[in-house]
Amino acid sequence: MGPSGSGKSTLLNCSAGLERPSAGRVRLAGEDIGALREPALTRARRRRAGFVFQSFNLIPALSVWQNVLLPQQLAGVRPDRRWADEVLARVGLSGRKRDRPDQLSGGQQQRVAVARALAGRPQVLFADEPTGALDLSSGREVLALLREAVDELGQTVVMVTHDPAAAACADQVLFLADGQVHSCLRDVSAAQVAAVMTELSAR
Ligand SMILES: Nc1ncnc2c1ncn2[C@@H]1O[C@H](COP(=O)(O)OP(=O)(O)OP(=O)(O)O)[C@@H](O)[C@H]1O
Repeated sequence: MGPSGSGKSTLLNCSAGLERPSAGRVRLAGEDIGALREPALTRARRRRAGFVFQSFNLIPALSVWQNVLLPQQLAGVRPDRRWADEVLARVGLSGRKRDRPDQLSGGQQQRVAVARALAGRPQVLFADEPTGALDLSSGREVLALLREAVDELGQTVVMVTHDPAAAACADQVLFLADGQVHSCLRDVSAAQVAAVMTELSAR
């Protein structure tokens, strides 16, 4: 978390290998990806990271099932269909496999995006404002799915959010200000997160 422009997306994108840092090192699950150039960087990202963005980023011409399998196919690995089935069941969309994204609500589309990210068994799932485009109850569902992935599948999730209630779902909240880490708190409530944000925004 951090005020607008504090560097949240930049940190997430550098951590995930979507952007290369101009200085410093980035180690993703032990691999020094900051030093990699294309196409090795793309290979490392596909192997290690899963993504959920604010804008779902599903391919409109593909079915739900095809969207879920696509990252593994792009990575050149044989999709694990049984696991893909299981993650689609986890997000409650087993019955919508053949549908196209535009036949689903925003909340359902984001749940497909979560299933797609989990289907590749990434070492880290990166989520940038995953609830930003959703109504309150759909947002809560997506947060609950991410939390379940942590608790039940042992999935590591790194999330950027503007919402103190979303941040409070995390085990650890890192606060950024002006491109620097300001503080790191464990097991905080939404009210405690909001208090730090008020302090940072007043600086
Ligand atoms: N550590 C850093 N050093 C130098 N520049 C940085 C650093 N982090 C971010 N920036 C720059 O600051 C600007 C804002 O960063 P970014 O978009 O990541 O912020 P944000 O917190 O995600 O903002 P928002 O909440 O509005 O989406 C960008 O131009 C980015 O390049």
